Amino acid sequence: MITSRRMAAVDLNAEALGVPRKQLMESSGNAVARACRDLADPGASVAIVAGRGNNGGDALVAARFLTAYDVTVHLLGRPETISTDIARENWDALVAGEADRRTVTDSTAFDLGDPDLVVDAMLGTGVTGALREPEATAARAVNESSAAVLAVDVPSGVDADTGDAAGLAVDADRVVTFHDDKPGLGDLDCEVVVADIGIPEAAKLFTGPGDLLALDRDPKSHKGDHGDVLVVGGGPYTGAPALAAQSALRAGADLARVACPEAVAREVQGYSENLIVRGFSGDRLAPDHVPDLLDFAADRDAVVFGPGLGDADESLAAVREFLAAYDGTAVVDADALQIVPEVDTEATLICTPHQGELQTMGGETDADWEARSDLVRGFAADLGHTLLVKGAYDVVSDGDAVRVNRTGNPGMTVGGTGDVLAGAAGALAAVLPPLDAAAVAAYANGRAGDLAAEAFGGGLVATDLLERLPAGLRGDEE
Ligand SMILES: NC(=O)C1=CN([C@@H]2O[C@H](COP(=O)(O)OP(=O)(O)OC[C@H]3O[C@@H](n4cnc5c(N)ncnc54)[C@H](O)[C@@H]3O)[C@@H](O)[C@H]2O)[C@@H](O)CC1
Ligand SMILES: [K+]
Repeated sequence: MITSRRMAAVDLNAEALGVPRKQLMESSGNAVARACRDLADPGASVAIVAGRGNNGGDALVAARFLTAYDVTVHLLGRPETISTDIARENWDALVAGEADRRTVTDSTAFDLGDPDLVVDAMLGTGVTGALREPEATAARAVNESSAAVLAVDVPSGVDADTGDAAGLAVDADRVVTFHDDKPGLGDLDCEVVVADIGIPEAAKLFTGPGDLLALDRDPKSHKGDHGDVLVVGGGPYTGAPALAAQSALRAGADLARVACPEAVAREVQGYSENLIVRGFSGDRLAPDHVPDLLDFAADRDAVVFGPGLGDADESLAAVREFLAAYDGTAVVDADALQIVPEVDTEATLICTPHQGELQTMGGETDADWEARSDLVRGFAADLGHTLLVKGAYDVVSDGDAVRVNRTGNPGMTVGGTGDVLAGAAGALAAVLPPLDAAAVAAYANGRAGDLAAEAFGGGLVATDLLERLPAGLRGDEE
């Protein structure tokens, strides 16, 4: 089952892997033609009703494959208004091949004829709102016709994610849907066939530019919509919490706060005037601080727990008490990780161990990333939290889905890059579901590292990543 949002991401990842959308459209059209052959014998008349998007484009391809049939293509709207290049190229190919075709510019003149089979390719996952003209008239004509109706991807007018229609929708006998079943198709009263269109498995498994689509920022959003992130850390180390908090800002958080021991608060603040630093008494985190920290954390969108915290017994006891009582979203990193398996918490956690820390947590690892992926998935399911296990291939799992990240380079073994990753994951966890937040953080952090390596080679340092994180989070070419 795949949502249309995730499908769009996978589609873009496929493109980055060298399988462009036009190629997928060719496979989709081929699958549509195969479904037509199942439903009608050679020589039968087939009316293809095509919209101006890629759903229509799929059927324009099918027209080319249906040489043994009497095919008429009805394009809804003027050819100049076809909304994608690849659909237009397939229309142009039909025109050049002198295929039997009509353009419907006046819905009152729409004539479906009396076909044996109708291919409904008006609208797919790009539908918004109720059917407009000439689609509405065409849908009525299709529903009134006695022909068998094959819908492309989804019956036109139906939302592929919910199965709902905002009014009129095509009543199909069969749907040929692409790549994977869609959540909204299950409740429809028609047969659903899933066609493999050659999307590489890697486009789903490996993070890629498509994963960044999850980040679409709403241009109308206000300060505060993009996250108020709290980093709890510092004590023995001061750079780590400052890096994590600055990274949260670079990853799009509106506010980044650091709660750290008073003894190091000035030093942490000294790293950046962009941080809001609050000191708690003493020189390391202790259970006494937890009630205040919980209060402070309650108004934040996400907490990053652990950078620079150290592993003093009283600090770890404080982590235990905090997590037991906290019910928000947190990224857990560094020494705080070892506490996660033993606490019962309502919190939504993203844990970011490297492989050594994973083993300290009780998880198993393997040199082979595929075997490691299975182990990480199983351990995430046991924990009931999302894991981002760092390595040459980062493995992300929420216990169900797995994403593997291949960006990054050996230069990133330098100190502090893990703090940058944790901070970015915190900012993203404020706006995305945990699996997406972890996957996008790993992808963008690795891209930032790759950009830093271009500039500094093996001499890159963690602050170089901070500067490049915004580029890592944009769809820019490396
Ligand atoms: N990986 C993928 O996502 C793939 C998608 N493919 C096809 O691409 C389709 C999605 O293509 P698009 O994103 O171009 O979207 P659609 O082709 O579903 O619809 C877009 C067009 O419909 C118009 N439109 C939207 N709502 C309307 C309404 N209520 N009344 C009338 N017109 C309306 C838009 O102005 C636009 O011209 C999928 O359903 C599938 O058929 C395939 O080609 C292969 C791969
Ligand atoms: K359709």
